[in-house]
Amino acid sequence: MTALMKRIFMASGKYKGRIALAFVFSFLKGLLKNMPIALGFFVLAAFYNGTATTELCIRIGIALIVIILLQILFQNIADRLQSAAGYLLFADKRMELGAHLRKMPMGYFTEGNIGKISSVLSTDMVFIEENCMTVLADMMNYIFSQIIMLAFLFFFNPWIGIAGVVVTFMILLLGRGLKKEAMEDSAIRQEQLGILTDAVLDFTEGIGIIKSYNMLGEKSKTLTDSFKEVCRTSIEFEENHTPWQRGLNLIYSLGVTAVIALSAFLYFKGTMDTPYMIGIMLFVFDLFGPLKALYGQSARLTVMNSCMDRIEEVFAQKELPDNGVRTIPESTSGPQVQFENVSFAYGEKNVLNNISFSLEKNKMLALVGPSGGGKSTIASLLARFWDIKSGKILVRGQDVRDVPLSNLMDHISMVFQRVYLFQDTIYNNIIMGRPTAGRDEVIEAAKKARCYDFIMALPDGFETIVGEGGASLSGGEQQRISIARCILKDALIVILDEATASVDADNESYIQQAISELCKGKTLLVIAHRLNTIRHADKILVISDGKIAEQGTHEELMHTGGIYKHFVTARENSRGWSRNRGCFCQNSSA
Ligand SMILES: Nc1ncnc2c1ncn2[C@@H]1O[C@H](COP(=O)(O)OP(=O)(O)OP(=O)(O)O)[C@@H](O)[C@H]1O
Repeated sequence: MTALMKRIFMASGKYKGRIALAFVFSFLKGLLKNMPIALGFFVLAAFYNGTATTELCIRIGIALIVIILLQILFQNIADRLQSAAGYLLFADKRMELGAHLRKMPMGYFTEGNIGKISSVLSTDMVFIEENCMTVLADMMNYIFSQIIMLAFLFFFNPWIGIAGVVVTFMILLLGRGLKKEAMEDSAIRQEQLGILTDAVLDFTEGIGIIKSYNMLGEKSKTLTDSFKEVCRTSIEFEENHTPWQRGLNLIYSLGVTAVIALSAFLYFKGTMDTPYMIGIMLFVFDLFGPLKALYGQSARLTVMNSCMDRIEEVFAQKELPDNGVRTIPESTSGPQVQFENVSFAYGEKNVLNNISFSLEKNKMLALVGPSGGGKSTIASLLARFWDIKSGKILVRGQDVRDVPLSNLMDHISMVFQRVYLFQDTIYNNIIMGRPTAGRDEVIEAAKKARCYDFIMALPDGFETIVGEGGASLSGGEQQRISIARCILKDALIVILDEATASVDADNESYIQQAISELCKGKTLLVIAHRLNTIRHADKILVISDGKIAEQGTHEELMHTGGIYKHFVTARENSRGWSRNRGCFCQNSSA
């Protein structure tokens, strides 16, 4: 427990002073809480010895009132200091975590960690935020109170003091077992909560697919199983606690009995005076109260501990280094993009080997090839979603690792197949491309992306809030808004993952027009699926098994007569390509 207190205290950064002060006031309050017992004993002793006077009684009465007022005051100050410190501390922690997540490689967000991140940011942080300061202050209180109680016992009689210390040690020993058991259980329970969050996110995000494939029953079962598992682990957590709590209660009772028996023995032996005997009886039933309360908090403490583990685990994930001090030059006579012998692996899995190519200003490079060949990985590496294993990626002659990520992203726009719109107004979704843009520029970008007309047809126009993930707009409309965002950003390099999903003919033609606007005067890296796009590319790289299998223009590759020609000839009547079982194939929907 003290380890947890220390852990939270060490993590409290600039609020350490405030928290320490809150503990001081809690301690003072704890001290005063036991004072009435001491005063009661003095009154008793005075009456017994015949020294009690009206004046003494009035003084003790006034002292009691002062003590109660001070207790209220100290409690108030401690509460204010503690709760504000808890909320301030975790507001900072959330921002710290947000900054940390921004610097994580993209891979971290695709390894089933989304649920964990969500539950760390919500469940874990909220739990600690709401509990830690109160629990910590209570714990300090209980520990101090217990020490004061034992000191009282020694004051009454050293033998009774020793008996109290022995019982306290027995309680602490049993408490260690309780703590160990609870730690393991609460780690499992919090882990299960993370899995549940993942299942809920999966279910809600994929509800469209789930319904269309009639998988409601199957997916609901996964979710229900997850709910049941959380319920089971929570009950187990409580049940595993019960025997330990019962054991502790037994020792408290035996301890109190032992102190009473020993006092009676000493009293009848004549070694203890009556007022002392009565004094002990006054508070003997509260003797181990603070320890009892302390272990009563153990469930909350252990949950807090595993919450801390999970928060620290996310913080411990390695960030993508972002300490570049150079900037991408405004112009260059050389290529805009260069890959020099780039090799890359996802963990142990080798994906790209010795990829080299260059891309000149205002030219279009098309990446084509079988599914899983490594096209998207090449595009992601240019945007530095991951760091490469060996080689170099240069943007205008500058290694992407030597420039700040923000500077790199200022020069790159990305259009993905999967569009994400924020639950915000259409206007705000577009302006995030360049937050300093004026309204006219946003409207202009919307016009160029062919979305102005449908936006104006909506009841609230640009102020229309799009549903979560943009659900209230059609796929094509969402795609065009995301293109407007890129047009507004006006970065010189555009990475475009051409859509393979079939949209209706109107939408498709609008999207193509929007993309043409976006690409005007830009350097393009396109993951190409359409023969039309590929035909017009200045250079085509055929990526297969993580290598460049062929490269050249459409004509050159057709002339060479390799796999590219083989495919084009076989599919020359097709309008587009799609991915299927690791080979180029005709897009049946096109
Ligand atoms: N985040 C990831 N973690 C681990 N492996 C990955 C990850 N992303 C992709 N891969 C693997 O890397 C290889 C290359 O994938 P990539 O998506 O780059 O291929 P691609 O040519 O773009 O395929 P497609 O045309 O199907 O999108 C594949 O074997 C894929 O399974």
